[in-house]
Amino acid sequence: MLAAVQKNATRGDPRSVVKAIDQFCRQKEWAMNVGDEKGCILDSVVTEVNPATVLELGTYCGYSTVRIASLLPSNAKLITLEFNPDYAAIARQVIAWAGLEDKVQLVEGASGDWIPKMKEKFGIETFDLVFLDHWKDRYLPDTKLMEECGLLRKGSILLADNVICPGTPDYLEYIRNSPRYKSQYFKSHLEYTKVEDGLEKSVFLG
Ligand SMILES: Cc1ncnc2c1ncn2[C@@H]1O[C@H](/C=C/CNC(=O)c2cc(-c3ccc(F)cc3)cc(O)c2O)[C@@H](O)[C@H]1O
Ligand SMILES: [Mg+2]
Repeated sequence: MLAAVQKNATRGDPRSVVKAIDQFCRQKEWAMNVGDEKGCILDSVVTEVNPATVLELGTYCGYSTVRIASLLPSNAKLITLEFNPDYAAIARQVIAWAGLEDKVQLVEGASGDWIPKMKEKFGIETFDLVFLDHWKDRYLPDTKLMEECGLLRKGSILLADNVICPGTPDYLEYIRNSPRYKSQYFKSHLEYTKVEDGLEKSVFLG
């Protein structure tokens, strides 16, 4: 995938990096990026929220990191957490090829360890937008942890990938029934396939 980016994408052009990865995943080898179809929904939410602070859980190869960072205002910060060093190494190169290093802070480590340190280590008060795309059984515990750490403010947006496939039943049940969130489901398809999947967008009500 990285070779395809370096071969087919233009340095400093995030959209060409996104296009090169999508082409590679459609033509050569499927990979678990959010993909082009759900990616358009992600883009519209990022544009609508216009966040100053973004947290991404699960960088993987940096595809959604590049999609999000390319839409952020100049002073905005995206912190992305990835605990697999191999994926982190690839993602760093993908983010660099897109020329987005200044907007992105890739932190190697487990979300459960780093969420409690966001304030002291990165001077983050609250996150305007959180994109959840890591292990599906971590969505709920990490959401509760973000609440407990005071990282969500009235109006913070959580956007969760894969709520249908592979599915995040405990997260969906919690977020759709909690009086502290207003949720909306965006029906789509699993990246690069015709299988149903979707994104759940939830506003924290404080
Ligand atoms: C607690 C913690 N802390 C830090 N990094 C963490 C972390 N937990 C995981 N990570 C990191 O994040 C990525 C993991 C992503 C998990 N995503 C999926 O499993 C996934 C799977 C599919 C899929 C659908 C149908 C199939 F048949 C097969 C696969 C589609 C998707 O879109 C997915 O996101 C990966 O880079 C992992 O190292
Ligand atoms: Mg995903």
